Amino acid sequence: MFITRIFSARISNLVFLNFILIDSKRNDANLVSREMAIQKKKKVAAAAVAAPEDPKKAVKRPVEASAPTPKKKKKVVVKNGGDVSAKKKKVVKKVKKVTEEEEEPVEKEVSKLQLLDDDDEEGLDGLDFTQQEGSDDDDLRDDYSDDDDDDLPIEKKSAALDKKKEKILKEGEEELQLNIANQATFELPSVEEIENEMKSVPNLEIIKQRIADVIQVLGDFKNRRDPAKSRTQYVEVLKKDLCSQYGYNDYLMGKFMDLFPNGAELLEFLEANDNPRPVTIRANSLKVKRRDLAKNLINRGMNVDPAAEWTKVGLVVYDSQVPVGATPEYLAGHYMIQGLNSLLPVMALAPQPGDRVLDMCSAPGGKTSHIAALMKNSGTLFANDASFDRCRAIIGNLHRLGVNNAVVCNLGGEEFSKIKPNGFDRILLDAPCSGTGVIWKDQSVKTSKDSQDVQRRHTVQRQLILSALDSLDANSPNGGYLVYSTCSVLVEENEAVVNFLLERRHCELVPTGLAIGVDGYTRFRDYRFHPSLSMTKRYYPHVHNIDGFYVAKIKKLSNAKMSKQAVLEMEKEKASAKSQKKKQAAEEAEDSEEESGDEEKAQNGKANGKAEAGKKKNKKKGGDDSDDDEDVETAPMKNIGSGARANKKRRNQKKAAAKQAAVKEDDGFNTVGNVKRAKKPTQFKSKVPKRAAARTGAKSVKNRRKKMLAKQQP
Ligand SMILES: C[S@@+](CC[C@H](N)C(=O)[O-])C[C@H]1O[C@@H](n2cnc3c(N)ncnc32)[C@H](O)[C@@H]1O
Repeated sequence: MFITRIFSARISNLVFLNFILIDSKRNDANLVSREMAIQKKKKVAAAAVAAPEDPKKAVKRPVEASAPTPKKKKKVVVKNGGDVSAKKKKVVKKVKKVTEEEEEPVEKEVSKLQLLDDDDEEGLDGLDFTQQEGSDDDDLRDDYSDDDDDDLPIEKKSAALDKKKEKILKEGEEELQLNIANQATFELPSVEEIENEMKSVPNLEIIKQRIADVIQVLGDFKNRRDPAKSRTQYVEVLKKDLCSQYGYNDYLMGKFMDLFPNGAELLEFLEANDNPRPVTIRANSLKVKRRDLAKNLINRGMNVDPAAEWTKVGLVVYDSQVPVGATPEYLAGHYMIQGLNSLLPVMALAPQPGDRVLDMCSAPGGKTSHIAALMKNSGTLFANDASFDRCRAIIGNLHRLGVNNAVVCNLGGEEFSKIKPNGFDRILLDAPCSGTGVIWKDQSVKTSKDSQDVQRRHTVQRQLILSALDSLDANSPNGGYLVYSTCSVLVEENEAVVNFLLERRHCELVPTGLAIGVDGYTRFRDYRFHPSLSMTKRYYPHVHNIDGFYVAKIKKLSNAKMSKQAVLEMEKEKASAKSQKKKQAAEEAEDSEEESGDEEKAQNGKANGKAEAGKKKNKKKGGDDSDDDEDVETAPMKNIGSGARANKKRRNQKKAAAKQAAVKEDDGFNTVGNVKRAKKPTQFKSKVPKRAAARTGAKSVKNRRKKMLAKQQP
């Protein structure tokens, strides 16, 4: 037993030595920027000195945490042999070990709280089960410190280890100084030089260093640039180096450089694309509660925790002794293996029990089954996918998870607007996309995407989003919502598609209701989007430690298949036509009332006989308006039951009276309808009859002509 312990202790010490060596190499390699280098050196130093006292770090980086501090004590124990105080120390250490074991759940709690913390992400990212094994190494080291008595070579190794550590720190410092010195003389190669360099086997260390240098220059361009070189030249060199360092094509790297103009963030994003996200599962609330599932899985040897504060069904799997996709719980449909990002669009959709819901691109059915769970297996859920083969996966998953409110269909999403226009309360369009948010799952994305591919996707996405909106019922009592999502980070597949929809249909963006996420772009390079696009949400692997993702929630406002602008114009036209009609009808009614008023007046006049005529005579003589009012008051319309109509009549009569008064004032008229002809100006009247006058006139003219002709003749 004793020998085994010593042996295992030696192994553990060698592992530790190895780790330091590996870490030193890593340090050398990872000098991306000066700041990063400084931090790393500091981290190594801190880990070496302070980590054993920090239980959180001890869990996350067990090898680092068990730094050599206890070994100094160990030396004392060895020297003092059977010293009583040494024995006491032994007991204390054993008690400490037991309490550490008991405290494990507390550490779990801590790690739960720290789930989205960057440091923790590092720990989770790799899901590196060997790191967990490292904690066993810790235990072994403890055992060794207890029981080791006189093993001098080990003691030497420990001392050597300390020296090594000092050396690493010293080298780090020297390297740092070297980098700083290098910066002053950094010379930017031309793109051609870099291309030539790539033809031979590229030296990744040189490239890495150059990336760091260029990023530094771009960060302080004014002071650090070579005046002979432009910013574009620096950017081009950086792009080339990043492409060869991380294995992307020019197109995609250009897109990412646009998205992350900050060099440090760009590097973080690219690094995150090369690391896996944590394994997460969704508890199927149709069959089990998350708490019960977690208990069952822990009993099976899985290390699980609630995945995040914003989800009640997500669990993160730190490690597992059994395959996560083959436990009895999995086969019984108690959970679905899903990235946390895929919970987000369903949460934004918020389907209600009894709804009519369409999942337009549903295979393999992860989000569909989540929707069914929120609908509590009620209402109707259409699970569609254009790929027949992938539809099989939907059927399998829905069966396993106990979903029984779903209809699986195999159609192009574009068909739905024709088959079932205005037929759904809520629709999820998790669109087919370039997959630029999940590069860690499929590294071929790095080189397979080009502008044509993205353009093709953009076109399909626009067709699908129009079809989805047209399939929604704007008059749905509690719905009319469309959620659009992609696992792409490209603006062309996200904001540009949603903005297109806003321009083409009468709808608006509404808040997603999601607790996390970065606001969508309202302007991006040459693009200018509707301001409400900021209500959409973006997710990045390096920020949220989930797959790159996009979510937008849209409310349909009318079932008309036209743009908001067109709908508004149409409504305006309709309203103005309506008001014109009303006006016309009112005028016609007024005219007819006026006529009937005149008739009634005439009748009244007849009926009232002389008295009425007398009154009129008085008026003519200069009777005042009050008389008119009296007339109105005494008019037969007064007796009509409807007050409104009587009032209208009265108004009309007043108007008629006013007209009459105006007529009176007019010189040409003295009584209504009797035109007083104006006197014609007096003309000269000859006493001679006209015809006779004409004859005489003619004769005299003739005579005068004769006379004149006679005079002219010789
Ligand atoms: C991003 S995946 C959907 C993932 C799914 N929502 C889930 O959570 O499991 C996109 C799906 O769209 C399907 N698809 C591609 N083009 C389509 C189209 N025109 N109509 C309907 N589905 C389509 C693909 O077969 C693919 O399964």
